[in-house]
Amino acid sequence: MSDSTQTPSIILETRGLTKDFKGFTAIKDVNVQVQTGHIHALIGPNGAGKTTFFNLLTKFLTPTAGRIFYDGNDITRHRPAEIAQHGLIRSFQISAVFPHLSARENVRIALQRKLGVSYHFWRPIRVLDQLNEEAQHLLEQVGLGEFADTKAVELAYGRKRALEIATTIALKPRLMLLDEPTQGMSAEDVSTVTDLIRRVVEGRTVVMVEHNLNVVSTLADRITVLSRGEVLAEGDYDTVSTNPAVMEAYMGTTDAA
Ligand SMILES: Nc1ncnc2c1ncn2[C@@H]1O[C@H](COP(=O)(O)OP(=O)(O)OP(=O)(O)O)[C@@H](O)[C@H]1O
Repeated sequence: MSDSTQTPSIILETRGLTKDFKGFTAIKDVNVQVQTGHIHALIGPNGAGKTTFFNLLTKFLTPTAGRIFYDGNDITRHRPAEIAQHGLIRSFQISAVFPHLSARENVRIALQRKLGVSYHFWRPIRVLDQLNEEAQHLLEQVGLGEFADTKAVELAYGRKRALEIATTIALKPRLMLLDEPTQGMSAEDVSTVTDLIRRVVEGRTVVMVEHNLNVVSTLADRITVLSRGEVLAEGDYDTVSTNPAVMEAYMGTTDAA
């Protein structure tokens, strides 16, 4: 009997990933597989190890044990710049957006970075025009079309996050890592940014840490729940949200709201 079902392709995998901080194990033997094309969310109560795990993926931290594979290659010992070159891109923090440059200039710099050219004022006008056009297109995608000439510093909080997403997409990521994209937002901004993420990441692979369970239920194809540094549950939202161990881990925390 032939099996016509194809094994889904795994773009990112951790095997036995472990991180100790002076004897305290923040991440313990974590095995996670991220499927190409999925939005994969990492959730868990405060102190579960989400940030530590994320920092291991993006190479901000070095694991104590275990391995990370990206596209089948062992990247455990690679430097952040090396993995970025291969399309594993972490969204910038707001502070990394140049505050006194316009939204268009911020996106253009990201596009230039992708091209491997630094910000040269003497570039032929035609090249800049082309980049401006592409920048405008990206800004429109994230709902900032009318704000192209506005300085980043003057944009409202939710729009700054939209700009951050535009600058990340400008780098043409194969795997986008989003660190709490709706953190600190008003309910209105949360729903705008959730819609935005859904729209712009279509067809891309995303790993996101997110506290807001409504956002996770709307966006995520697959969810890994961490608790005390270990994987507590994994599956789609319905599966993990009805898992008794997950419910217990969340009880008494504001996260479950
Ligand atoms: N550099 C460090 N040195 C010592 N302990 C650390 C360090 N970083 C994190 N930890 C500890 O590891 C555990 C996991 O922290 P982490 O920040 O990864 O959790 P989290 O799930 O992201 O939490 P939160 O939801 O509160 O952001 C915590 O107990 C934390 O105190």
